[in-house]
Amino acid sequence: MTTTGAAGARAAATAGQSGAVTAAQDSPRPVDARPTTGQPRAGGDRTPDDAAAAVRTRGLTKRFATGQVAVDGLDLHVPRGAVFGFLGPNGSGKTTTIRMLLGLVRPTAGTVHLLGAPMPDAAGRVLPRVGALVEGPAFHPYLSGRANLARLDAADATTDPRTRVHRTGEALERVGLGAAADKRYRQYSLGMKQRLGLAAALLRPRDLLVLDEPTNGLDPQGTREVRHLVRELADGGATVLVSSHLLTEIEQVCTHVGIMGRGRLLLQGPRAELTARRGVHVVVRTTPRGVQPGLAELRRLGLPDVRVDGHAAAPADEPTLVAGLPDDAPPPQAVAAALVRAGVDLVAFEVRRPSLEELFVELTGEGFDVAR
Ligand SMILES: Nc1ncnc2c1ncn2[C@@H]1O[C@H](COP(=O)(O)OP(=O)(O)OP(=O)(O)O)[C@@H](O)[C@H]1O
Repeated sequence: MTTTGAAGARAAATAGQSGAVTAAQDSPRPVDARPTTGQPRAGGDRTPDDAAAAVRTRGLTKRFATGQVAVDGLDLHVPRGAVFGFLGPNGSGKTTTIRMLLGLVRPTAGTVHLLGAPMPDAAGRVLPRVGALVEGPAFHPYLSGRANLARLDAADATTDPRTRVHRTGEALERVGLGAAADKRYRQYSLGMKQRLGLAAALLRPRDLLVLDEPTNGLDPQGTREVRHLVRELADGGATVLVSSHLLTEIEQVCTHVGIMGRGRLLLQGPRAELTARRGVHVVVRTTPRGVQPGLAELRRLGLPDVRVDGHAAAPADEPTLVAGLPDDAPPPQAVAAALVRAGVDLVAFEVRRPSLEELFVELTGEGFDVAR
């Protein structure tokens, strides 16, 4: 269900065409992994911005034969060194975008630059530096995890056969598959398959890792391990683009975020900025007698949207007051001090920044789990 280092992905795709690679029986979504050699030229108008970014697309669009526009005019910008969370609900266009980035799907319109080079023209030069985990049949079901990796490693002409055993062993250990390395792929659980896909992406050092839903099928412990791995890869200097439909799973490791909704990129940028810019508010838990003076004081301080929170999970005798805290408001410590000075009982005081999920809901008016 996974392909591999982009070089491996292409190799696997080629092998797949000749029938040497059998699709895993339980592949959740069979994919067309054919390299798109006939793609339109994309490299004519490179700008310094394209060269500096790890991933840069302009107007990237995919309209399928069904007429559905899965990806609509994407201007994606992944700075080098970033851990870029590519987030969006099921069906929002993440996988299609990723497959276009890697040259596995032909865009209907738009351009792609990977590591400063135009795709697909520079695929031969660039893809060996790109490790990828994308859904697709790439592993042989009757071979062990270890044998599958060795096979992919051998398909990469740039690797040294003398260090193959060491390389594959190390990659398996790194993803926690050491103990299951000699089991047949068809006996692997979904999580094990996912880990093997990651191991394949890590067979050699990469400048860019593109991981499509790497936590799919993993239990909470496996998810934590993937987060840890992503952090480790980034610390080692790689840029990581990681997609997920579960915001909270990877939100914590991302330096940058792009949020997709219905084929469009709703927003992107440094994670801290995106959530800091809007929706910061103070939450004041008080006593029933603190409600009126509390509301009055918050209003006196000029904070917007002052109200009693009717939905707070606090006990009835500890009502919760909420107010906006925009950039030009007094700092939180001044707000807390003013409340105390005004004689308001402070049971708890908190500054809350919206999560990415709240931001998404605010942007789209939809829940994050909506599929279309
Ligand atoms: N080969 C195809 N032909 C027609 N429509 C497709 C094809 N592949 C994907 N789509 C449609 O394009 C849209 C985007 O799909 P895509 O797989 O890119 O979304 P996603 O964000 O990766 O979703 P998920 O989180 O479920 O993987 C969906 O509506 C999907 O049904």
